[in-house]
Amino acid sequence: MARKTTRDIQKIYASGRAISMVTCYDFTFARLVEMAEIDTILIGDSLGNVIQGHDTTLPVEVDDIIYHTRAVARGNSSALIIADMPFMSYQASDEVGLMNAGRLMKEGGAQAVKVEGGERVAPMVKRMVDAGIPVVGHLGLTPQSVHAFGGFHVQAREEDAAEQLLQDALALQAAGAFMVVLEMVPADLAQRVTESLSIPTIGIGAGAKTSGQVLVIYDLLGLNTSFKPRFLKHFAELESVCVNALKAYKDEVEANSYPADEHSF
Ligand SMILES: Nc1nc(=O)c2c([nH]1)NC[C@@H]1CN(c3ccc(C(=O)N[C@@H](CCC(=O)O)C(=O)O)cc3)CN21
Ligand SMILES: CC(C)C(=O)C(=O)O
Ligand SMILES: [Mg+2]
Repeated sequence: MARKTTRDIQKIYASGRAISMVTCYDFTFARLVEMAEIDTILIGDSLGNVIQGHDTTLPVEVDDIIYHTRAVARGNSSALIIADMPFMSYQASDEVGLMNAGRLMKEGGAQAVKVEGGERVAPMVKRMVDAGIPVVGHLGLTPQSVHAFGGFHVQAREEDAAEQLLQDALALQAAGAFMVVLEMVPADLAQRVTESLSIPTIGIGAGAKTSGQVLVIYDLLGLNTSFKPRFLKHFAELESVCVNALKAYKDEVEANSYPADEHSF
């Protein structure tokens, strides 16, 4: 199967079928994502949390995203691959943003990049799109601004902020973004934004009326039971599956019952 393109995503959106997205960071999980026929992969800067163990996404470097994007691209040949632009890879100037987006495409092998922000980043988004780089926007709880928000809370609950978010989404669309992630916003606002746009929205904590959904792969697989935001559903409980397997291995090693003859040469 050929790799999905931004046009394929547009076609899925036009057909009315919801778009599936997961984050993914390595070859082994990228293979599983291909077997599950997920439409699109985000190499999220959430790797700062789930791969690197930081409290926020702020320490993540462009080189980290490139390294993980390369590994994912080798394991999955069917999903559209989107690389997240990390904190300070595009905030200081549009030129720096363009160069870093180019690196994610050239060195990482991404087909698209994602940036946090609305009207403020729209001129840069336009320049990226003009340069042939497909761009995804990200509004609502934009985790690179966690210290400005003062925590990971639902955004745009007040009418003024909701109106601003809608304007931000329209600005991203006008700049040429092909998709917009809506994170931790009230479901009725996400629906209003989705109905106001002609490009798909992808929700996380944004209700059921977006054009698709995204979750962090380890979260949805139940690999990290200490993270329990309201929006998260565990589609498996792999933390206990993995710990039980590791305990069984340890027990057999200590009992000298593994390896058995069948595992020996
Ligand atoms: N593993 C992981 N999964 C994610 O979804 C994720 C990351 N890491 N890192 C980057 C951001 C940070 N995200 C977060 C972090 C915390 C909450 C959270 O604590 N939510 C609570 C509080 C809601 C409130 O106070 O308004 C919730 O119940 O949803 C939500 C999203 C989403 N992203
Ligand atoms: C949760 C998604 C949208 C993200 O930006 C990430 O994983 O970094
Ligand atoms: Mg991110």
